[in-house]
Amino acid sequence: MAIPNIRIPCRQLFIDGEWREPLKKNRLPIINPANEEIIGYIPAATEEDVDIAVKAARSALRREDWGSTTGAQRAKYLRAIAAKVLEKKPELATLETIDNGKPWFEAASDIDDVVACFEYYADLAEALDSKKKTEVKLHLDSFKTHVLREPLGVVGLITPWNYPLLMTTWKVAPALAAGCAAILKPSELASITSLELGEICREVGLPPGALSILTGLGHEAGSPLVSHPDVDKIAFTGSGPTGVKIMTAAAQLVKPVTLELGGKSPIVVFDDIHDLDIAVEWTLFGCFWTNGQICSATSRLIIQETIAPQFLARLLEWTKNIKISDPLEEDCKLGPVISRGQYEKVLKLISTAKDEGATILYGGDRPEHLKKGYYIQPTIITDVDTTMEIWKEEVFGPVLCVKTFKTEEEAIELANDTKYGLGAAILSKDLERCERFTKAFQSGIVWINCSQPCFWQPPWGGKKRSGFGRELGEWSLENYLNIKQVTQYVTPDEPWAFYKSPSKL
Ligand SMILES: NC(=O)C1=CN([C@@H]2O[C@H](COP(=O)(O)OP(=O)(O)OC[C@H]3O[C@@H](n4cnc5c(N)ncnc54)[C@H](O)[C@@H]3O)[C@@H](O)[C@H]2O)C=CC1
Ligand code: BAL
Ligand code: NA
Repeated sequence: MAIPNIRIPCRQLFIDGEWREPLKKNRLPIINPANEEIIGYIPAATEEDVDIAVKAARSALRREDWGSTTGAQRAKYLRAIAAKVLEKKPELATLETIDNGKPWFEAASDIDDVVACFEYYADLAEALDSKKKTEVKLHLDSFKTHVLREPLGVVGLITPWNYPLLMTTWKVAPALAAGCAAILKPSELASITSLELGEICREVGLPPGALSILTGLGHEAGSPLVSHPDVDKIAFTGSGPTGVKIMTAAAQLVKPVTLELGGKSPIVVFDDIHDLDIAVEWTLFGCFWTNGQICSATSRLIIQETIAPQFLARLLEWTKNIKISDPLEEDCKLGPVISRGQYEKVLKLISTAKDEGATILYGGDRPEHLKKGYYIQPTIITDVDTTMEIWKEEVFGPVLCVKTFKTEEEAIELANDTKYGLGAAILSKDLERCERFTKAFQSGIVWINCSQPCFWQPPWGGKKRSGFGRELGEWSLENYLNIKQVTQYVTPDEPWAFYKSPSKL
């Protein structure tokens, strides 16, 4: 597919089905991380805009055209959105690349996942119609009970920049499928494609207020959404510290949250792997894909001592072969990280590792041939010990740290030696061993003989400080539903006879 040249659309906030200027008229620059240039501006919402969007969402829930829809009717909107996204795939992939820095072909594959995800939740919305009322058997005949699965209400969706439109979709598609009215606050570092989703919703005639999109800063636009008394739930993906702030603010209103936070996931490699090159490639992909900015990146390689020398030698050869370039170049495999702040943060973590006594086996700096842009070489760090920051803290950049092990017990101890618990991978021919590790890993996701493949049907989420709640699959739909018990007294002409009846009137 040809990579199109493109103009950055100039958008406003998407509220109540139309484009509206933010009340304070503020805008934020859009920066292309490949050349550090300002390529446009996004509107910056504040508390006042949040309030208008919440009122529009409430009104959508009260109106017939959204609040009384069946799942099958909502499925039509979701399929229409999917079709439009597919039609605009080349433009959307290009916008994603120049906003986020990920290689164009990765962005294009994200857009395919966006389409699939909207279609998948269209199917689940349809299926919800037959499941929205279910009987519950009781032990008494004088009562009967059923359970309703209703839209939860107005939901706030706060998303990160690493998979901008895809992370938006992971939340928007199930929220709309469930019949909620959603307010999306994308990351200020990569908002373009989420705003384009607003245009798509307008084109397909999604009822006003069903989805509003408020771009802006976390503390100006995200925080008021979390604290708004008329928002029923917050679904968040992003950093741990922001997750803590969101949970703390939501707790004041006893507002439910789902949190998908960071990780420091292990990839455990045994000496009985099927093939050295295949294992090396999964190790690279597990950490360097998406320019290393993946919450589930398997960024701690735990390698059996017996094969460590040849594995690392081969890992180095493969790493040197990774093409680092402008992400719009056709066979680019590693682009820049998202921002100046992220670039500095990653380089600082590398230099601290060096100061703490680790060895930078490869990379660790800006590639020589790229003078501008937030580029960092794929970096492999050895001689790491478990007290080092590089072992403990999420980097969110193309940095892999390595430790060796002798026994299974040692490997599992190292794998679980983290405050996080998102993903974990094991590469070994011995499937019984893989089974033992699957049980022992303290994580929400396990990969066997691979790392990172992510599909929309299974659940996604973590434990420990990687957060809680599950996205994707049918689990995500549950996040946006209220389970209502309805109990009926089926013999209303018979007295309950709990109190002593006074004499008859
Ligand atoms: N788990 C993941 O998928 C991600 C993890 N990260 C990690 O987080 C670090 C910082 O990246 P940031 O972009 O600053 O992440 P962040 O967690 O601050 O931002 C994520 C989203 O939360 C919003 N936000 C920020 N403060 C908020 C608040 N007080 N109330 C409500 N919403 C708020 C942001 O505007 C953005 O939409 C990265 O270096 C990386 O380590 C970043 C992005 C994704
Ligand atoms: N495919 C991984 C999604 C994430 O990093 O959040
Ligand atoms: Na950007």
